[in-house]
Amino acid sequence: MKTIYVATTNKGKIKEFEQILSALSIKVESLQDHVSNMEDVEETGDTFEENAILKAETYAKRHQVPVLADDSGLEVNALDGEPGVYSARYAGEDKNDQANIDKVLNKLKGVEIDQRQGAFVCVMAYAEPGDKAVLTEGKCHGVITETRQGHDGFGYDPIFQPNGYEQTLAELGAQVKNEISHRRHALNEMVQILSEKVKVEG
Ligand SMILES: O=P(O)(O)OP(=O)(O)OP(=O)(O)OC[C@H]1O[C@@H](n2cnc3c(O)ncnc32)[C@H](O)[C@@H]1O
Ligand SMILES: [Mg+2]
Repeated sequence: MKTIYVATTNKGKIKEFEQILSALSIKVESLQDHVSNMEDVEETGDTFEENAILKAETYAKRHQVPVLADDSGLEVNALDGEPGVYSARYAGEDKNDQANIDKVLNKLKGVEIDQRQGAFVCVMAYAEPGDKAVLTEGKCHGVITETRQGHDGFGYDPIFQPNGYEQTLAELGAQVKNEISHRRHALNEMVQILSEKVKVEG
């Protein structure tokens, strides 16, 4: 099978892509390691889908390789779906995980635990140079805790407790997270599509 390049500027995501895909017996490389000048793609879309397509199609065309990219984020019901597509830049353009968490916790101050539901969403896009992207989606439902707990993972992991667990993703660690995460679900579906594609194309 040809090499697929994972295109993301987020170190936490790269690690998860590699761990999940190696468990599914797919070899990938990081696009950042393959090219010397991986410049960020501007995320001008209003939806996860638009931004995932933008990233996958732009990187594939620019670097002439098959690309996997995702656009993901946290949707909090009590905040009408915020931070949503703006998850990385919720508290400002410098993409600061700690400031983003503080903003969510402040907005949810006083909100009871049974009103703190939310979900991580991941829209995965695969594109070959010049072609339209193929999309899959994964979700992980849970609640937003009142304080940070745990140190693993990245982004909002310290304040997200998945349904069925008593700890946050940052406490549960990579092994558990990568079994149940939004990214895992989206990749499972994508791997199925890609293996069908290989059969059809020979
Ligand atoms: O666009 P790329 O280069 O992939 O890197 P990014 O960090 O900007 O990625 P996104 O635009 O998809 O923004 C996603 C943000 O949503 C949050 N997020 C997404 N998946 C997450 C996860 O598994 N755990 C915690 N936070 C997550 C986190 O704040 C990310 O920065
Ligand atoms: Mg981004």
